[in-house]
Amino acid sequence: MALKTPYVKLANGYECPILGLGTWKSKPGEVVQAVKDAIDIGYRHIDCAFVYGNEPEVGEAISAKIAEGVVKREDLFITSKLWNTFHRPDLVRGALLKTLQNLKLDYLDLYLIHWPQAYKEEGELFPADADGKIQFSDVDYLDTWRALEPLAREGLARSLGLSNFNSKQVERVLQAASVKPVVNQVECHPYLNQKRLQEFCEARGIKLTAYSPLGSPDRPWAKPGEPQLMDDPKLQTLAARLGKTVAQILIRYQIERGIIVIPKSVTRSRILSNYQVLDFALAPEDVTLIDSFHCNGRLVPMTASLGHKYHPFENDEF
Ligand SMILES: NC(=O)C1=CN([C@@H]2O[C@H](COP(=O)(O)OP(=O)(O)OC[C@H]3O[C@@H](n4cnc5c(N)ncnc54)[C@H](OP(=O)(O)O)[C@@H]3O)[C@@H](O)[C@H]2O)C=CC1
Ligand SMILES: CC(=O)C(C)=O
Repeated sequence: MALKTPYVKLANGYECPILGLGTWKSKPGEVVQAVKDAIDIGYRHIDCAFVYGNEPEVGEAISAKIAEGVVKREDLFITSKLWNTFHRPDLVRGALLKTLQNLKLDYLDLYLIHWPQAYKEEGELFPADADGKIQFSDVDYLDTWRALEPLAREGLARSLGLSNFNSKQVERVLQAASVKPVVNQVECHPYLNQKRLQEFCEARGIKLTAYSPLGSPDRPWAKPGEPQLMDDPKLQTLAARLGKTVAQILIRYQIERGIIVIPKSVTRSRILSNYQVLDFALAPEDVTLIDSFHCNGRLVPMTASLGHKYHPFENDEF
């Protein structure tokens, strides 16, 4: 019998399982089985996004597990994200309805603005000019947020949140919002531990979700031979001392900090071992040790939209 995932209580009262399955780069042909395996193993939280191009297959797996009676819809916590080309207020509702149709759901548990910066609307998801440069849109993410609020009130998304927003951008949303964001999903792992952003967000009722918690070794822009987080000798020594895998240490590190964590895998044995982190704890001195590995090592810098006035990582400290 799988251990039940602990939940994080969100500021609006909803509960989010602290451990979920990521689905970026999970090919449509692999993700159906991965999500089915995850649900069988005990995962109740799946992280999706329109831009991942696999929502229909994630939805197929969810529907199959509900039809089999393994889970009920209300047992699951399903997140998805509004892509950058749909920030214009008149496009927001259609984008959410499309995601719901893809996932075969009538509500999301959490809908995030994927990035603060908007791209040129109604074309390619990465609209590039003849030189390959992404074409920006100047839609203000506050206008996008205001278009999301009625959709939450209607029940199409139980909670709303942000992703890749820096502290100033979070504050700007909070000042304008009538439905408050309850989550900010950001890159987070020992090389970029987001301590300051976590303190900032939690003081304002916003939980962090850690993306790329294992260092995203399959990120498309990783260079051959580039050192990988999971190969770090200090983490390997710690994992060996505790009799765990490095991935388990990295996942448990976030759980110890009260941060929601969404490792991705399409490999059943890894989906299983990544879930086997609920029956041990890291000592406070081990958490402090891992904290000390921070080196501002950002792996998902979104260089394609550098120069956008709302790029979150260019001008502000955190
Ligand atoms: N909001 C945002 O902008 C972003 C959100 N995300 C979300 O966060 C999720 C996780 O981040 P992601 O960047 O995918 O990377 P992760 O840090 O989760 O790493 C995923 C990689 O690690 C491998 N892996 C998984 N488990 C193990 C293990 N136990 N041992 C060894 N290797 C393992 C996977 O391989 P394999 O699958 O082959 O088993 C895959 O190559 C995403 O999938 C997505 O849902 C990610 C980036 C940006
Ligand atoms: C993976 C992802 O969510 C990005 C790059 O936006």
